[in-house]
Amino acid sequence: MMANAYAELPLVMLGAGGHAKVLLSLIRAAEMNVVGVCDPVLAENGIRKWRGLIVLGADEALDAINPASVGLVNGIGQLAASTARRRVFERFKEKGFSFPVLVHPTAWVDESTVLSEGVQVMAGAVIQADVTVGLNSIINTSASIDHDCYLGSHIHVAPGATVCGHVNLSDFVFIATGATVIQAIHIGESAIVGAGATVVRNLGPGETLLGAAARNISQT
Ligand SMILES: CC(=O)SCCNC(=O)CCNC(=O)[C@H](O)C(C)(C)COP(=O)(O)OP(=O)(O)OC[C@H]1O[C@@H](n2cnc3c(N)ncnc32)[C@H](O)[C@@H]1OP(=O)(O)O
Repeated sequence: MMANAYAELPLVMLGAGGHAKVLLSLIRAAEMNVVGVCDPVLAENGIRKWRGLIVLGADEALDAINPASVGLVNGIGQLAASTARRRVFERFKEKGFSFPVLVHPTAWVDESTVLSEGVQVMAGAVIQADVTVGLNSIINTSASIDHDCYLGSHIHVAPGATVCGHVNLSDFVFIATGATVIQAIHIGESAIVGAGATVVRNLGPGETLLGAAARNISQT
């Protein structure tokens, strides 16, 4: 696995929703050091602690922090076609902050895998040999990415989805929960694969695939 240049920095969580909660659990399981959370809703409501973390304020609280002194955790989740997570990543990269790779201790990530900045690999996920995962992508709970896949930036493979070998997912692709992508498929930029779908043909940019109807193709 790629060396995680920022892994030793104290972490600051961005956001306090469901994805952030699961990431906090990952961080604690990995015994990493997290020093606070930035969240506009907590700050507006005067809440000072969130799940044991100090609320540093809204995102503006980071203006007072040297970008080289902390690593950020993108706690914004990624649903189909939403851009909030990507915008947060790009905004803070422009300000000079870094986003360490996070891998839950129960995930299996082969040593030949390349995980780019900000990738988050959640509990029970499996990433096999010679896979590359682009910036700010999520491999969610119990998802499986098999050998020789190339996954672009800002993609999300949702819980329990299976991506077989030699698959290429372009940037911003969303593979919903429980979907299966068979081997050697190419999925175009921003395409969406719906929950439970089985992908057996290439999918073009921006296309959405739904349904998993099985049919008997044997000779009668
Ligand atoms: C930790 C976490 O929780 S991470 C989040 C994990 N969640 C997911 O992975 C689920 C992501 N969502 C999906 O997969 C959705 O099916 C989407 C995004 C692909 C489609 O959602 P929408 O565009 O909102 O579609 P919408 O709900 O309006 O449904 C449109 C039609 O498609 C059907 N449909 C929607 N999803 C599916 C599906 N996965 N399979 C089959 N049919 C579907 C609906 O029944 C509806 O049919 P109708 O018009 O005949 O009534």
